[in-house]
Amino acid sequence: MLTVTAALIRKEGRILVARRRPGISHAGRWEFPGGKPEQGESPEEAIVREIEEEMGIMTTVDAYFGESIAHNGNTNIRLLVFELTWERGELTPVDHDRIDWVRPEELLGYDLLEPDVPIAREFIEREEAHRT
Ligand SMILES: Nc1nc2c([nH]c(=O)n2[C@@H]2O[C@H](COP(=O)(O)OP(=O)(O)OP(=O)(O)O)[C@@H](O)[C@H]2O)c(=O)[nH]1
Repeated sequence: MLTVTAALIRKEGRILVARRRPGISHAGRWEFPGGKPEQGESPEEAIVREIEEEMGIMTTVDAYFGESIAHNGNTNIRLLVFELTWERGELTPVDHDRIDWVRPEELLGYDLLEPDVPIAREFIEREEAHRT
């Protein structure tokens, strides 16, 4: 099983989703950005590093959101998801060719990677609960 970290980054009631660029695995699919922890690195350290490397922004971890275990192609993925706060820097995506800021109700209209779908559902539920 492959552990991968992913980030929920909010702005004005919207959430960041990113489309994997041509030339990498799962090109054209949408995801919450992130990546695999390196040897000796905690998931919290990994997500902050990945977001700096992949998105060019400095963030801090706000909270652990949850995990999702699912198949992605022929790999079993354990996706660990964190809520991050964008502290500084400008978005300069490296592995993605599109970034969208999405309202919760629009999220499931995106072609998300399988492990991200239950996370998106949970996010939508929590946002609804928060509003009512
Ligand atoms: N970053 C990211 N990867 C995801 C998500 N969901 C999901 O199934 N994955 C899969 O998890 C793996 C993570 O690979 P990656 O290429 O993003 O991570 P990385 O930067 O550590 O990889 P690399 O250093 O080997 O290039 C890919 O197979 C990707 O398709 C997600 O929400 N975010």
